[in-house]
Amino acid sequence: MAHTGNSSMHGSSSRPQLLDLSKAEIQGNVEEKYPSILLPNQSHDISYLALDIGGSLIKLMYFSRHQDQSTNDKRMRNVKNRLGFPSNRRSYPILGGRLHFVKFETTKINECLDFIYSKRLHFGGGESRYSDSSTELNVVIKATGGGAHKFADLFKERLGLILDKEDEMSCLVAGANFLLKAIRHEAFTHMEGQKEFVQIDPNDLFPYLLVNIGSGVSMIKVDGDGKFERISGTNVGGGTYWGLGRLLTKCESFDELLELSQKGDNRNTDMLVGDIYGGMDYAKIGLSASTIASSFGKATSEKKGLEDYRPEDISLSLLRMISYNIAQIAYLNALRFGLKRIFFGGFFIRGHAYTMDAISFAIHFWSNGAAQAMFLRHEGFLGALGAFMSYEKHGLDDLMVHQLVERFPMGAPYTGGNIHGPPLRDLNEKISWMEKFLQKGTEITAPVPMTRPGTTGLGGFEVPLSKGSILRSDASALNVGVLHLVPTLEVFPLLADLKMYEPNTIDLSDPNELEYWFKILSENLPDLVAKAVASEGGTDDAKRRGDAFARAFSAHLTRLMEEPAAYGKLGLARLLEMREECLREFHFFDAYISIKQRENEASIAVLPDLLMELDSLDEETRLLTLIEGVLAANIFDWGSRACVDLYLKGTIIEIYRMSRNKMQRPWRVDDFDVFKERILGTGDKKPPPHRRALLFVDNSGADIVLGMLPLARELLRRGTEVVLVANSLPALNDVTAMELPDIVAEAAKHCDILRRAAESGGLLVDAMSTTLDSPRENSSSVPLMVVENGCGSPCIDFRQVSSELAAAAKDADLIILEGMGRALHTNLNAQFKCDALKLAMVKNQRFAEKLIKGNIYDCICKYEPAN
Ligand SMILES: Nc1ncnc2c1ncn2[C@@H]1O[C@H](COP(=O)(O)OP(=O)(O)OP(=O)(O)O)[C@@H](O)[C@H]1O
Ligand SMILES: CC(C)(CO)[C@@H](O)C(=O)NCCC(=O)O
Ligand SMILES: [Mn+2]
Repeated sequence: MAHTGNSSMHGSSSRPQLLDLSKAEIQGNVEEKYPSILLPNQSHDISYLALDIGGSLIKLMYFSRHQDQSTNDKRMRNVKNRLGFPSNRRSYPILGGRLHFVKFETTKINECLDFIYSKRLHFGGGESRYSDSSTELNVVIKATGGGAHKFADLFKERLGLILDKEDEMSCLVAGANFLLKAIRHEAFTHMEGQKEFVQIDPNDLFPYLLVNIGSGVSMIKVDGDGKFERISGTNVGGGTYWGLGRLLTKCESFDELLELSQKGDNRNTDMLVGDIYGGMDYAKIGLSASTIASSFGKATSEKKGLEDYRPEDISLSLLRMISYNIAQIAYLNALRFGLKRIFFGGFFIRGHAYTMDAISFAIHFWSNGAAQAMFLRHEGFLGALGAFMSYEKHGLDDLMVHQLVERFPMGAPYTGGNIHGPPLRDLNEKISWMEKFLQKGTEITAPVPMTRPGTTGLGGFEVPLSKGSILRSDASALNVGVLHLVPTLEVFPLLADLKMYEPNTIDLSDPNELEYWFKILSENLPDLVAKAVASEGGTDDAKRRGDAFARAFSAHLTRLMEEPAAYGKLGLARLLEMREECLREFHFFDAYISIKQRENEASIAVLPDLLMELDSLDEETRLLTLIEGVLAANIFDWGSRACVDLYLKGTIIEIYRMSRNKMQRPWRVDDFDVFKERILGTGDKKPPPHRRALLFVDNSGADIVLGMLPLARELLRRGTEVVLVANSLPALNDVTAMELPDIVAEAAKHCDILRRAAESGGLLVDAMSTTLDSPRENSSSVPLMVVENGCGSPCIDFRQVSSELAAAAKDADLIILEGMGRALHTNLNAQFKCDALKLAMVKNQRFAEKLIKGNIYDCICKYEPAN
């Protein structure tokens, strides 16, 4: 090795490092023999890449940094000062980044080397401006699998990478443990075509049996982190299916072989019990006539020539033979050590429904129903993940489930489970790819909702029920998204019971429900695209991006219609979020920006009149009018078809008035009187005000200005601190935390209460001469503050909120959730540790019928005191 000196420069070789060479300078005398080199930008000694090079496939995991979005604006600094949340947080070297998963065929290792090169992963993810000189660097990366030994020289020669070899088994175990603890919908069962996610309690994970079906099969008893033993294995594995299958069928690819099996009928090749017993069961020992007595046993018939055996049937027989065999050995080993749980990984499974059904059936069959097979969504990436985690300094193993967000980028519906092609470098390449993939045509078409697929079959000894065309093998491939690491996310501390919490109100595993929401989203698409394109000036470029967005989102919808659990458990919140993410992916950062501005201005204009009207009312009427106002103003929702139609018929103020005039109690859910009693008391008894209220706001315009702000004002006036909680990123016409200070400042021009509270909360620092970050101490008002919620979606999942919201929640004793997304689609049934008020107008007929047995435009005022 020519450059061993380098690795000692960075300390031990077990702590590999990547160098950021930008702005590198020679320090001291250049004429010196070994002048030292200053690397001013080398801040983190972390690596970005890990490999698992197996006998059949190369699994690559790489890390990419987020573009720094945290602008650390004044609002944020102010919030930090006010709420005093920890500034000396543990710093994660990989803070704000993404983990990507890619695979290549080992025989095509050049594709893998090219991929690493083109993504500049061989010297730290494109951060360095240096290129070929990097080959002299001897950057060390973690690698596991047999290929880490076999191909070490190649990596050194071609990319200057030194492979630091990690033990394959310990990587598999580390990867599996991490996934089972940190990813919410990782493990699932698969029986008779039905996939069901299993929530594993991280405190009750061990012991388990890990069966990794790669080319060969390893069986590992896992007792804890780093505590394991390889108890068995078998040479009859994934390589056997592919290799023998190729010999017998002349198939050109693994996928082709798998696809053939779907059209197969193994009764032509397998000898069944019925074949031996004249069509009868051998009931005495529990074997039915359809049980396979001998795999390929029928292929001995002298009446048939070899060419009479169909490749389809051969592939199916082989797939069953190997799946059953592995499952049987796995079960016997589980029995040997008394292990109850068996997880199957490795790319032999390939997210293929029939393979999983077969393994599940076999485990069930031999254990007499006592054991159950479970599968992992990141099936083949266990080893690569383990290798990545073996870097000492990432802090990855400290990450918790609430700090990880899995996102499915544009290509997911197409490339899910497939071998990787060339990397897409920029937006333009993405759009071209999208255009090519979906052929020509510029019109935006909504995806046609498809009928739900049947299953590939029973997976048991029966012949597949619905064979062939229904389930393409690529449709059954499990998708693995990009893992976004967001260490600043926290669990909302006021959730009553994290374990019981389920944000989604609607169950999308009900096919009718699913179809309905898919139709809604598809129908809304052309209008959304028009808005998005307009928001970017309506240029040709914007149109092209809009078109690509529509195609990409439609593709997600179609994919999920085919297989609802493809991206993990599907909830409405996820679906709505995906739409926003997809917009952002095509650089539409705020599709509703001009609508939001217009509505804010129109509403601010009528605010003074409204405040005057309110102030003329007695306490009780005022409170009722305020709640009515919130409900009425919640009609402005660009996510609702019915409302968008409404907007065409009148101005925003006309609609607001009409909506308010129509308010009639009792509302469909009406706890107003209980809420009123808590706020105003009864008779002479005046209850103390709430200490701090968190107001989760929804839409821009009338909703925030004429609905929520006046309510906030009332609470402030009563001595309750108010924190407005708004989205971190735009979604539909929702108001964002960035936009709120300006809106509050405008409103404060018309109202002393708001002005003093906003001053006290440090929201008006720009408008005042007081020094930044030191709100007026002599202000007599309780503060009004703004925090971001950590979301970019119309819904909120309280398991993953921003740290500033979590900090604000510490002193809060009232939360008010407003709007359909946050109070109905999600969280209608959520329980909190403090008083909670949920306010929304239902702007969807089906939702109204289903959830509240009411009608569109019915209102909900649900109040649940802390118990
Ligand atoms: N596109 C593909 N090309 C080849 N094999 C595939 C493909 N997709 C799935 N497979 C299956 O996955 C198996 C490889 O799985 P995996 O990547 O987990 O193992 P490996 O690491 O290559 O093997 P080992 O761990 O035994 O060295 C193959 O033997 C084959 O059965
Ligand atoms: C050799 C390995 C560990 C390489 O991943 C794997 O292919 C395997 O476990 N093969 C099975 C060998 C046996 O135990 O019979
Ligand atoms: Mn392997």
